[in-house]
Amino acid sequence: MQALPNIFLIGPMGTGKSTIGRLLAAELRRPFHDSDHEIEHRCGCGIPWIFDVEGESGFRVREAEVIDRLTSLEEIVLATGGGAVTSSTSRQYLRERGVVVYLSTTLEQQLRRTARDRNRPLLQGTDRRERLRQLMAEREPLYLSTADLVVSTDRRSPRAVVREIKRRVRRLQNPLEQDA
Ligand SMILES: Nc1ncnc2c1ncn2[C@@H]1O[C@H](COP(=O)(O)OP(=O)(O)OP(=O)(O)O)[C@@H](O)[C@H]1O
Ligand SMILES: O=C(O)C1=C[C@@H](O)[C@@H](O)[C@H](O)C1
Ligand SMILES: [Mg+2]
Repeated sequence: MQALPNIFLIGPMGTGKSTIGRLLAAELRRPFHDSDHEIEHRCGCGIPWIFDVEGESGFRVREAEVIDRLTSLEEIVLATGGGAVTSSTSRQYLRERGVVVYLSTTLEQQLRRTARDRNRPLLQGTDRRERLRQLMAEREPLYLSTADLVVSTDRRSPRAVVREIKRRVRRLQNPLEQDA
């Protein structure tokens, strides 16, 4: 069977990119990377600190550098941050260097899954529902135009989502292959 290419997960906050990415990488026995964690690791500080001190634009510069570096690796699973697709260069690298999977979910699930979070500055001190809706309106065209596959994570366990990603990436690689 052909080796699977890089798999890059994109999608909005709370859709499960980090959770599903880690599980998918473990099942495929591949290195897992998370651009948000890599940004924090390189900086030695948290995402809220970067937003406070450098603003969102400073964070985006760091994020684009990290996406370039991580997408240059091979045979990895990468979970990106929710806003990674706002950079046209990052979109290009994601598309050229692997299979891009857009993990989608409903606004209600996003609200539930980000409810207790303090690490997502764009959702602090604001009407989260309205903010998530607005971000989605701006970014959904970017998710859709960057993705090779769209996979829903709504009302499904992370394991079920991982199974579907594996099956559909294999099918994309070899359209004639039968499902097991
Ligand atoms: N399929 C799922 N079903 C139920 N809960 C889930 C599912 N996937 C993720 N979660 C939960 O939702 C929360 C957010 O998930 P996660 O951090 O993986 O999202 P993310 O897409 O990486 O968000 P961000 O863009 O902010 O990094 C976590 O508490 C996680 O346990
Ligand atoms: O949607 C966004 O813009 C963000 C999502 C998170 O993953 C982090 O990258 C950060 O909080 C910004
Ligand atoms: Mg994440």
